[in-house]
Amino acid sequence: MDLTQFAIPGLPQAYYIPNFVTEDEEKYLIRKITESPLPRWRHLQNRRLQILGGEVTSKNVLLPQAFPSYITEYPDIIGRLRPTGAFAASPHKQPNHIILNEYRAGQGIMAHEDGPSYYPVVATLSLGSHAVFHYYRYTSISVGADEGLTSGKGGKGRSINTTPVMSVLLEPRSLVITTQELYATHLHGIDDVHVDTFPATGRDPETLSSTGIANIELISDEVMKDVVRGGGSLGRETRYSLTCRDIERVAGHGLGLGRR
Ligand SMILES: O=C(O)CCC(=O)C(=O)O
Ligand SMILES: [Fe+2]
Repeated sequence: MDLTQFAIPGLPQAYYIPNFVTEDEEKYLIRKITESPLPRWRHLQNRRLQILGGEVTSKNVLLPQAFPSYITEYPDIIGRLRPTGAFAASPHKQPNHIILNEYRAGQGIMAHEDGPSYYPVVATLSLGSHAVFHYYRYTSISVGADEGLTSGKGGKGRSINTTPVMSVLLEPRSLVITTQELYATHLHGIDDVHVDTFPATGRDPETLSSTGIANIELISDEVMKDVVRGGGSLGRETRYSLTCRDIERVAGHGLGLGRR
């Protein structure tokens, strides 16, 4: 697969692939996810999630567990990721850890950085709803904590410029692949809104990539594309995201932590 056709303009090493799964596969995946036993869910303040592939210890070691069959058999997300080459240079050549997030309309995720245990490639499959993913930078000069968002761990209270430097519209069924540079230099987040609105005016095509939706030309749904281009709103529904990563250190692989 030639990933360059899916490159997101203006973002370093970031790719957006619409319709990575079909509508039938999406329905099947959502059914399997919503049918999973309740104890699998972990409840956070503003969303719930499941960890697939095993827990990661505080020392960043994966305690591996088998993926559910909807990841490895049908629709075989792992197998389908292979030809993208996203994980070709990663330690295990494929993801071994997936965080499955559920966001109801009105729920999001605060701007944050991901932990250091991951090889710096993340492939995210979105199901059930779109979301607008924002990328933020820290302010270069530290201003007072009251003048901007401050991040929790990792950022150590550095303030964040609350205006996103870049945004990406994630359609349902799309895959977004982000790699090293973006991951290391930016924070990312999703607003906790019921509706995403896009302004009707002031969209200069020249500056769109720096102020608007960077993947506009890669969006496959014409209605969504028109709304992003011409202004309007998109209502959120329940969204599931599968964030696929490769954890370098795996228990039982010569780390003296015993085999499973
Ligand atoms: O739901 C998403 O697309 C993003 C989730 C995320 O950033 C994370 O789990 O670290
Ligand atoms: Fe994240």
